[in-house]
Amino acid sequence: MLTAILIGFMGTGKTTVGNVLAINTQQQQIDLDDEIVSAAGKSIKQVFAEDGEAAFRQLETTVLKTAFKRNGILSTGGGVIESETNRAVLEATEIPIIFLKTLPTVILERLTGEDAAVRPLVGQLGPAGLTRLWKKREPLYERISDLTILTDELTPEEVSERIETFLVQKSAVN
Ligand SMILES: Nc1ncnc2c1ncn2[C@@H]1O[C@H](COP(=O)(O)OP(=O)(O)O)[C@@H](O)[C@H]1O
Ligand SMILES: O=C(O)C1=C[C@@H](OP(=O)(O)O)[C@@H](O)[C@H](O)C1
Ligand SMILES: [Mg+2]
Repeated sequence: MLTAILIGFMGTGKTTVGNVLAINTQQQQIDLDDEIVSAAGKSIKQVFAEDGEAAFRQLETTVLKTAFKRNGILSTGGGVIESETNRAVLEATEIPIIFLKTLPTVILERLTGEDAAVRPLVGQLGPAGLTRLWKKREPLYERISDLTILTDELTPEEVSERIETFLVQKSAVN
């Protein structure tokens, strides 16, 4: 089964930390963006450009549901909480949900160069639009998570260590 689900805005480190956590705990990492790319047979940028964001969101729901049948650490995409169906799936699960929280100023510093190029919404929305989207999504991440980690001043390794401690404590009481 899945042992942890990482959620949070773009650039909070879900993919990077999920990779560290999977290595440290000797598990597989499943990244929903990679699953979407495999299912679509093209990049996220191409899916947005050729099929639109709605088509991307449909694929995201499909790969989210499939991921629940697999084992390992699940890194989601920042928009996974946009869909009511996805929110219901995430609210219903017993699997620990970790919210990686990063302030918009830090996110904007991280999402430059290639990190901006692969995320269509970064170019579409610009800094002000991304900050608005961050404010809209923030309570949705907060509501469905079991642990919030402010990543602004932590390395991915430090974030992973905090998650590992939380998971160990949680399994001790369960
Ligand atoms: N804790 C961190 N400190 C500094 N940089 C980070 C941290 N977490 C991620 N990054 C960097 O931010 C960028 C986006 O990280 P990524 O893991 O792809 O985020 P997400 O999957 O949440 O969108 C990458 O360049 C990554 O190296
Ligand atoms: O927040 C979003 O709507 C998105 C986040 C991205 O994933 P990351 O959060 O891993 O960047 C990716 O799914 C797509 O570009 C849309
Ligand atoms: Mg990612």
